[in-house]
Amino acid sequence: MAIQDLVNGVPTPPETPFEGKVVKPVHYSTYPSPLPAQQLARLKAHLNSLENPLLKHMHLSRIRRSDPDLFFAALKDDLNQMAPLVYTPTVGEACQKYSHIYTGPEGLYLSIDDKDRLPEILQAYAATLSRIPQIVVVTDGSRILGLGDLGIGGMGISVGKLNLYVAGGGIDPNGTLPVVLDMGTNNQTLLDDPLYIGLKRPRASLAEAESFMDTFMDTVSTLFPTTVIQHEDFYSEAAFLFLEKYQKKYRMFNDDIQGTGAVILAGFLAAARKASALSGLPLKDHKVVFLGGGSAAVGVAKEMMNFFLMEGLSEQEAKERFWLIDTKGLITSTRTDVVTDKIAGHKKYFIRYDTEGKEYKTLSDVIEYVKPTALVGLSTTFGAFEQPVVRRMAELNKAPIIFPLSNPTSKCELAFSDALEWTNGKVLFASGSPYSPIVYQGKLREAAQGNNFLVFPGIGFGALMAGAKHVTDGMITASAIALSEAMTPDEESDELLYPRLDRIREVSARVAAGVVLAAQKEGVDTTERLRGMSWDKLVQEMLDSQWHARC
Ligand SMILES: NC(=O)C1=CN([C@@H]2O[C@H](COP(=O)(O)OP(=O)(O)OC[C@H]3O[C@@H](n4cnc5c(N)ncnc54)[C@H](O)[C@@H]3O)[C@@H](O)[C@H]2O)C=CC1
Ligand SMILES: CC(=O)C(=O)O
Ligand SMILES: [Mg+2]
Repeated sequence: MAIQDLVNGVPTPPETPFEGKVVKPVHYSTYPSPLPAQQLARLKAHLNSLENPLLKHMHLSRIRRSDPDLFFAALKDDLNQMAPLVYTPTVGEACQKYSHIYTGPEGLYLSIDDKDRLPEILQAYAATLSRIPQIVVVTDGSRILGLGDLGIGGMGISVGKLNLYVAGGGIDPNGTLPVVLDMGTNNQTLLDDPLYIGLKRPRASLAEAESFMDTFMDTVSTLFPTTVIQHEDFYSEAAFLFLEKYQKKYRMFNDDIQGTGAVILAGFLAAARKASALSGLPLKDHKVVFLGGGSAAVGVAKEMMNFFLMEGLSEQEAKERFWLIDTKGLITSTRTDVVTDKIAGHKKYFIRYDTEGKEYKTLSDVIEYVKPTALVGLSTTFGAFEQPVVRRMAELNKAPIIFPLSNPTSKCELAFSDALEWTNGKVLFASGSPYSPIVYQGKLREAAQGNNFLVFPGIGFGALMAGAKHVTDGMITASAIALSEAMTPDEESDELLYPRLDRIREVSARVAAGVVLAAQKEGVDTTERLRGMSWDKLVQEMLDSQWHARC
C-alpha cells in the first residue's frame, strides 16, 4: 500500500455491479439497539474469552474505531485491567507486529519522501476536519519503549498515549491526532518483511530528520495554533535536539524527557520521605544511581534535581547527588569518550569529576563506591538489577528505593517479586510497566507504576486550558508537585508512592490545575477567565471540562 493511501485513508472498495444495479450491503433489524451496559458487558465477555493480550489489544483497537464511546467507557470502567492492554506492556508487542496486525489507518502517516509536499498534505488533511486537534502525539518510531527502531510501527505508541489522554485526562477523542513520521528504519527485520507498511530505506540522518521536523512543527502549529504537540519515543539525540529547538517556539513538550522526569520526581518525593522517616537520613543526603544515560535517565535526573533544590542545595550540590552509568560504565571525566569529546551532548551535564582517575565499569562497582539510597533503571536491559546488587541495596538501606523503569516488562530491570524477595520486603518499588499486587509475608504489597501516563494527560490538558504559549520547565515541575500532593490519606497509609489508577480523572485534573497555575505564574498563559481562581475552583474547572463517554 502506498503511504499516500494511508494519509488519505484506505480507499473505499468499488461498489459491486449486480444485474445492472448497484447493490449495497444491507444491515436491517427491527430489534431495539442494545443497551450501552449490555454492550459493555458483551465487550468484557469477549475480552475474557481471549487469552492472548495481543488479540485483546487488536479487538479493542477495532472497537475504538467503530464505537469510541464503548471503547472509552470500557477503559474508564476498569483502567487497571485495560491499561496493560492498550498501553505498556501490550502496546510494545503491537508496535513490533504493527504491519502484521494492521487493519486500517489510525491516524496520520507522513513520509519523509513527501517532505516538500508536507504543507500541502497537512492542509488537505485539515480541510477534512470539523474541528482542529487539541493534542497531537508524534513519533518517528526510532525508539519505541525499550524495543528500539520500529519504524512506522511507532503509530501504535502515538495511539496508545492518546488513549490515555482520553481515558485518564478527559480529552475529547475527536480532539486527538496520532502521528507517525516515517523516516525509514534501520531495523533489518522490518526492511526484510514483505508486509512492512513503511518506507524501505535506511533511517534518515539527524540533519534530514531535523529539516523534516522543522516543516512538520511549523505547518502543524500554523494550521492548528492552539494544539499541544507531544513528542514521543524519538531516539535520544533527536529527542534532546528537538526539545531544545522547539520548546520556546511552539506549544510542545517531550514526554520521555519531561513527562518521565515529572512522574519520577513525584514518586521519589514520596519514597525518599518514607525512607528518611525510617532511617533518619536528612532528605538532602539521598544519593541516586542511574543505570542508563539516555533521554529518559537524563530527563529524570534533571527533573529530580528539583528535590534537592527544594531541600536548599545549590545547583552544583544537587547535581552531585547523581551518578549515571551507561554501557561504558560510570560517566566520569577521565573516561576515554569524555576525554576525546565523543560522548553524547546530553550526558555531559552529569559527568563525575570527583573519581580521581578511577573508572567504575559495573553496576556493582558503582554501588560499592557510591553506597546509594536509590537505584533507578532506564537502561532497556531486562534483569539488569541482579540479586547481589539488590541484596546489597537492602544491606545499605533500611528502605532501599529501587525504580526499574524500563518498558515494556520484557525490558524491566527487576521483577516486583524478586525485589520483595531479595530485600526481605524492605524495598520502596516503582516500575514503568505494571505488576500485579503480591501477598508477601502475609501483607498485600502493591507495585507503584512510575510511568509518565500519570502526568502527560494533565500536562497536555493544562497547557491547552491555559492557552499556554509554551510548555515551560516550571509547568513540568508543577505537574510533579500536583501529582505528589494528589495522594489521599488512605493511599498514604497503604504506603503507596502514587495515587491509585481508579482516581486518574481527578488526579489528572489536579495535575492540569497545577500546570495552569504555573503557566499563569510564568506569564505564558492566555486564558484570562482562569486567572485569579482559587485552587479548588480551578480543579473543578478542569474536571468540568473533561470529556465523558456517552455509555
Ligand atoms: N517509566 C516510564 O515512564 C518511562 C520509561 N522509559 C523507558 O526508559 C528506557 C530508556 O529510554 P531512553 O533513555 O529513551 O533510551 P536510550 O536507548 O536513549 O537509553 C538507554 C541507555 O541505557 C544505556 N544502557 C543500555 N544497556 C545498558 C547496560 N546493560 N548497562 C548500562 N547501561 C545500559 C545506554 O547506554 C543508554 O544510555 C526505555 O526502556 C523506555 O521504555 C522511557 C520513558 C518513560
Ligand atoms: C512510557 C514511555 O513513554 C516509554 O517507555 O517510552
Ligand atoms: Mg515514551
